Amino acid sequence: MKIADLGDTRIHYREDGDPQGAPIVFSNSLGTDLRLWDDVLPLLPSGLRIIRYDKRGHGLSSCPPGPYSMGKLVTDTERLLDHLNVRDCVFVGLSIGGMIAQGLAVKRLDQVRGMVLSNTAAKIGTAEMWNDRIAAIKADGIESIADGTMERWFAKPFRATPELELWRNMLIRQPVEGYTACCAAIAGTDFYTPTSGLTLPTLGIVGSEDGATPPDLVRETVDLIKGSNFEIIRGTGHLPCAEKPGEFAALLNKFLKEIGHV
Ligand SMILES: O=C(O)CC1=CCC(=O)O1
Repeated sequence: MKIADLGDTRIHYREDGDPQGAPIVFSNSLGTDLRLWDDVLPLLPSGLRIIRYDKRGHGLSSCPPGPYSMGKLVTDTERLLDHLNVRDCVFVGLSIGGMIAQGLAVKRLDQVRGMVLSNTAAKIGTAEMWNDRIAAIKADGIESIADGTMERWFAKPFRATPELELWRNMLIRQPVEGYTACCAAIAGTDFYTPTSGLTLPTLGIVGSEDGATPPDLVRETVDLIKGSNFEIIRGTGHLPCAEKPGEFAALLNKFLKEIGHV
């Protein structure tokens, strides 16, 4: 197990693949940890340097008191990549991870040469919606939002499989402080203007049944970036990399090839 000491927080990360290979970095969503990508990794081409991490307040990373800002989450990622001497990576971010991708690309184009924006947007929901969620969790615990969250995360057929319990467990075992602190970061983020100025190779991916960032919302953000492409994975919700990892990996691998990263 690996941990990077970034001063005011310590970040748990994992490296797989070829340490000398072209870097690819995965950043997961609210309420998940780096296992989100477990089923995609074996489907990636060999020769990549694969990095995953738990953002602050999630997984095995430390959980400083909230609220967090998106700037803080971006800076953590920037520092982690500097710590690991990563330049010119392809950054794959899902949901809040995709917001971190946008913020990092705006700030550190030397670190990011291409982005996969999965189930994300320049702005997700409204401040009121996030504040209501924070209040509900503080009053009744994270379990109180679990059933509604599973409906946003997964399409109906997947919700009938035994695997659903594992994802529900992952959600309810995240620290309440870390989860709500990240909700506050999302509530305060609108990347519409900075993302409009980005020009790097970008692939947008969304699940057709995504209940958190529906296809039109994701398309709107991806369309801000000149030359970007956009794909819909049918029959999946907010976490298509978990629900249909084969289809997710096929799109990702095509993108890596097109931009000459593999
Ligand atoms: O609403 C959810 O749980 C899905 C989600 C929104 C932002 C994020 O990272 O996950």
